[in-house]
Amino acid sequence: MHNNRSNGHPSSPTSKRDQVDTLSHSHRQHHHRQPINSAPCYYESRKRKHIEQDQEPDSTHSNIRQHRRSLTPVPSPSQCDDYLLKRRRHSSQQDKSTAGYSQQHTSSYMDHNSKQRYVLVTGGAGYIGSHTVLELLNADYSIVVMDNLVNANLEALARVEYLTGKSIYFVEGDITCEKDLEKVFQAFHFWAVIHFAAIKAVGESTQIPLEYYHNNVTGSLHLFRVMNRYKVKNLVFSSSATVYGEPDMMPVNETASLGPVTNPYGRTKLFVEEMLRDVCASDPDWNVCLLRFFNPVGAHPSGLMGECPQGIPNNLLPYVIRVLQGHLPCVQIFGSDYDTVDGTGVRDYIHVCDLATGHVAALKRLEGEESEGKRGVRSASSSPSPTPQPSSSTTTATSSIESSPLPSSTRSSSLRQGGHCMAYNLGTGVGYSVLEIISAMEKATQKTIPYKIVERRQGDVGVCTADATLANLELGWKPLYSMDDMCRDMWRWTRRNPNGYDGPLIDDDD
Ligand SMILES: O=c1ccn([C@@H]2O[C@H](COP(=O)(O)OP(=O)(O)O[C@H]3O[C@H](CO)[C@H](O)[C@H](O)[C@H]3O)[C@@H](O)[C@H]2O)c(=O)[nH]1
Repeated sequence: MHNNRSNGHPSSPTSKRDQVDTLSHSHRQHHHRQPINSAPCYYESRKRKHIEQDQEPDSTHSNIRQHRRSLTPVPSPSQCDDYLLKRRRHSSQQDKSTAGYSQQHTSSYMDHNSKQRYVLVTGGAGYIGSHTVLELLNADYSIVVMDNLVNANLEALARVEYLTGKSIYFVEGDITCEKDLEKVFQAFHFWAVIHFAAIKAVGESTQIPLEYYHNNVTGSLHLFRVMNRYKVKNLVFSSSATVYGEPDMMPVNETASLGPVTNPYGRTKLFVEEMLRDVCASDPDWNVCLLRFFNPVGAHPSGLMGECPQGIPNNLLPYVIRVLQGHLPCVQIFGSDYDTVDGTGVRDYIHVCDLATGHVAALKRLEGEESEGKRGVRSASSSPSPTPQPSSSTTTATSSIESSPLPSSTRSSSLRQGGHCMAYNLGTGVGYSVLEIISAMEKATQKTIPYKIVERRQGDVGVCTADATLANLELGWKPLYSMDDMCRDMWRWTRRNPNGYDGPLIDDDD
């Protein structure tokens, strides 16, 4: 049953062969590994620790730490081995505790080009945020990341810089503090914001709902107010399929009714969507893309970036990974009596790199809207703008943003709520059952995954899959990665980073 999870096995020791200590000094300050069976309210303890560390006599929030991050550009980086080699060389030249980036990245970022237009990515050091920052850099956008590092890691950004050979401006700050936001908006000239910063554990949100409303709703409100003040009115918002509640159609498209949502986390996403629809209705200068994610999984194919769930994972694939690592005894399948192919729950899993290119496509769309607006051609009916051609990039994933066929679907215009607020599903349209996922992971890992069927999890629906036609038509986006890719990449990331970004990087070939 559900409760058995707290009896998981302790972590097994990690192989030490070919290790490189990838922790910078600043990482050590912020990232204290939690035991695998830590208390459920992970967010609260993490946040408390964070505030204690940051407290200074005068103010808790005024000390935004500013980092100008830059790594030696690497010509065509994509291999873990190459990364390890460089880090080893780097470590041998420096004291181990500062191997990597820390010293050269703590200087002020105020040397940035003040004429340059930047995109602000809130929560850009997190799982989906960091993969998106990578694709944005590949598409030649100039990026500032703001993150409170409560559930994120600077090492992710260091690896993004390594993989792209480009630099990121990083600001440590919290969206719940308007002063933090003001400082960033004063320092940089933004033309758009991609807003990921949020806390996202469904179960936890039922235990500490006020924290969820404060972070996700109040934080978003502060952000939008500051954006409004600085006249930055292009926004891509990370929403979730959870806003559909129990969908009244399957696969679900963007015309489906919203809610009722069964948990506080989901409601925060719905409330922020509603807020944005109101903002857009009140001011036609706002351009907003709401991206409704289905089930994000996978990791960067390099094996250098991936997800680091804290404590015992709630989501299926991170849980399966912990079982494969020997940290948990077996996967518990929540119900086998749904009306699905084998009775287990079916979901639309999407590779995190596909989600990332979805954000790039949405940003390009906003850019198109913006230049149309400047040329004075935007009309109230606002037929979809041409999606610009993707910049030439060496990564496979960016190729999923195609030249848009310039549709003017009636469906899309009926979805425009307010002036320029568009919602898009990001999913593959293909559903996999829990048993199919387990078998795909077994194939990818060549290991047997023990499981047992337990009763249904409260609040689960049998099937949830996306109709992502609109994102394809209007954003020119389509997902590229298969389930086999998702499993392979997750496993590669896990083998090379058994303790996520907080542990050593292992030189483990496929
Ligand atoms: O240990 C587990 C975990 C999950 N499942 C099953 O696996 C499927 C996927 O469950 P996840 O918890 O991985 O994902 P959910 O579909 O429940 O929820 C996720 O997708 C939603 C949108 O569809 C929201 O975005 C939500 O925040 C996000 O966690 C479900 O059928 C679930 O019952 C198990 O059998 N055992």
